[in-house]
Amino acid sequence: MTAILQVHGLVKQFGGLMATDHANLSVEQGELHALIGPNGAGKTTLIHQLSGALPPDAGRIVFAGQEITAMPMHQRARAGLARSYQITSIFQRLSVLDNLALALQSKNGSSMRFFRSARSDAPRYEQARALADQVGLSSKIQSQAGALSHGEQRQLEIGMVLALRPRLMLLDEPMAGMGAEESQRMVQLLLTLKSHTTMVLVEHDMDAVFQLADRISALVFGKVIATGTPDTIRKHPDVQQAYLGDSDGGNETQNVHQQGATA
Ligand SMILES: Nc1ncnc2c1ncn2[C@@H]1O[C@H](COP(=O)(O)OP(=O)(O)OP(=O)(O)O)[C@@H](O)[C@H]1O
Repeated sequence: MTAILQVHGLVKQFGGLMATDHANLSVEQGELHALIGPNGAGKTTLIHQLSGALPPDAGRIVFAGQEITAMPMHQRARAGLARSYQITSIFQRLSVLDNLALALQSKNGSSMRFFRSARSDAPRYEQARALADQVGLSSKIQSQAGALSHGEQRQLEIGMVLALRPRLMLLDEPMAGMGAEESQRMVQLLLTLKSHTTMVLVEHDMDAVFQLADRISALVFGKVIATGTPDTIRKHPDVQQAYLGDSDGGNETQNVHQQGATA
């Protein structure tokens, strides 16, 4: 296995607070790598630095062999490092199909003002249909995006990121705000994508994390305290301790321990 993303000694400080504390991370090509940790551990801050939304104070990020530490977000996306909702935003009044066709058009470097001509672009619409199918929205292609359920909108967002053909997709809490049924649909979707897209996933739903991840890194106070297979992580004493000490982490704490009990 080769690492597609390497993070070396990354630091992000907010005043006196070390939100990312000399974090090291290596994401292998083809894996789904989950980041877990109690509330405030620094997961979102780390994702922001990987996507380019936040500049690190120190450390390096290397993607596909290229130093990207100072590279702006749009260039990272062009290089194949894409984050779901920050790269593409859904056009609520347009149909699912038009949203996907526009995402494909932007991948090819065309400006949005050529949208009218995109409508007559049959091959692009064929690709858009294939994308809708891939993300489980083939029965909704003519629906207005704004009329989709929350879960379906998240599916559409993922379809729009896939239109960019990312080499690595950053997913920040894709199950947030979803009910059990929608979460399970998202899990199934991510399982189908695993075979061809490398993913870094931040998610509070531990059942989903342990179902999906090939490897997991656990963060506490901005430090990566452990990286390993789900089995290694669920049994790791420092990870268990971190969740036990998290008085706000109710369900997660319980879930990590349930995962431990079923190991
Ligand atoms: N812009 C900011 N300014 C000041 N402090 C911040 C800022 N963003 C995050 N923090 C702090 O940095 C720490 C890490 O926050 P972050 O949101 O990255 O954690 P998290 O692991 O994603 O948390 P959660 O699981 O609750 O979403 C927290 O203490 C948070 O309050």
